[in-house]
Amino acid sequence: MESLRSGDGRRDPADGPLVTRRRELADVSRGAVLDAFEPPRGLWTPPDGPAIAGWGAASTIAADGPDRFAAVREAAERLFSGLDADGEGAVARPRLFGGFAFHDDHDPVGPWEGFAGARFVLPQVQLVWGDDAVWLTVAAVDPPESDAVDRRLDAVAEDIEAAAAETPGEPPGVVERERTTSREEWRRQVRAAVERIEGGGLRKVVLAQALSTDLGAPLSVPDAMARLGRSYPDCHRFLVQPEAGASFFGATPERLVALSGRTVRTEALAGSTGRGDTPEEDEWLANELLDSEKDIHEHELVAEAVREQLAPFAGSIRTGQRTVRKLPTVQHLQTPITAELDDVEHVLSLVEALHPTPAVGGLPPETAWETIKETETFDRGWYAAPVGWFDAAGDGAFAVGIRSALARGDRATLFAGAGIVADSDPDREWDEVQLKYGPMLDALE
Ligand SMILES: C=C(O[C@@H]1C=C(C(=O)O)C=C[C@H]1O)C(=O)O
Repeated sequence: MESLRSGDGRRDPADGPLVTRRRELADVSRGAVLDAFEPPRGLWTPPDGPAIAGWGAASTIAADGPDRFAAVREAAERLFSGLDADGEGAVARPRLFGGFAFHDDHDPVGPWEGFAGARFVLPQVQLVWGDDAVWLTVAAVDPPESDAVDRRLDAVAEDIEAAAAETPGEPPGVVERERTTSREEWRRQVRAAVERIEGGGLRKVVLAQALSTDLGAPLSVPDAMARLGRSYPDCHRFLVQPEAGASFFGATPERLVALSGRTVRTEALAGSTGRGDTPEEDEWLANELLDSEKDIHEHELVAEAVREQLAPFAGSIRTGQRTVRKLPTVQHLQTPITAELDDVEHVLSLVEALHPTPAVGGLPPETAWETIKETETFDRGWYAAPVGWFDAAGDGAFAVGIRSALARGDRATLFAGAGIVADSDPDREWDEVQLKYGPMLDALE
């Protein structure tokens, strides 16, 4: 793709205006376009709301350390303060896409090279599939003249309309698997966590594992995303590809937070069981989950913590009914939580307040964090951390990066975890973790 600017997009956002131009396109298939342009690229397909794809970097914001949420917000405010956008089609407004690492002290090395503690990209090319139209938005920081962006818009529109849908290839297959945590080690880890909980001081901790795989061929990420689209249409499907050959992707059932104006949508998703082989067994398992004291406790710790984290921002918080969320390999307890903010807030302030919820971290947060760092033998990187987008107004949508994998060429590392409470049984938690690898194995095999 011809670029309006050289360099890697890391120019200081204060350096010049951000010029964006948009236009409506004839229907464009997601499968056809994802491969049309080179990385960096990203894809966000939520179960509700528009699907969004982005390519290239008009601007990149990266930050590390505990102040990364505020650093991203401030850099974005500088970038958007110079926004010169044409007006029509709100769905086509420019957005920054990206996410965060799980831990504040994340080091983007080894498998996580390219994935900073926080990394967001304002794409050179953004496509949004709205309710009745597909919108193309082209962006450049400090272009030589604003006509250049209009010309670019025409050229990109032509390329996109010419992109032909290719027949999706076969999955690469998994030829070799290696667990970071053996069953024996897992038992020890869970027993130690349970002892810590019984000793007081820790109420819940989510322990995770990774599964390293060798694939039969290099992974075609567009094909993998298409497979996830067919099998997990009710999940947030996401792809973050900061550079060629490095893809963090997933199909997560868990919304972290969506903010539109002052309306906040979030949820508690925790407490799990498998799917039955027959409709009767499936219903039995669902009812057992709904009545399980252990799972209700594990779940309510999350709901309570989410409400507490939101309380400083919102006087009115509504908790919906606890129900069972059925996914192809697991079922979870789920409670929707909505709120109206007292004041206008940036979605990143809510992301910072909520991450990590005890659905992926634990309680109290600091002790859980320490337990995770002392226990786990792999690097969580961006697993179980916020991934999503936000706009110039501070609205946005973030999911929790679970049911996810990091792929590089013909290798992929899959991540999955389980909440540990006082009456957790190590073998049941082990089985639960294996079921949670299901979505990513479905994308690979
Ligand atoms: C940690 C994961 O899932 C989380 C933990 C759950 C649980 O412990 O019951 C359920 C859903 C998620 O909030 C994962 O999928 O890796």
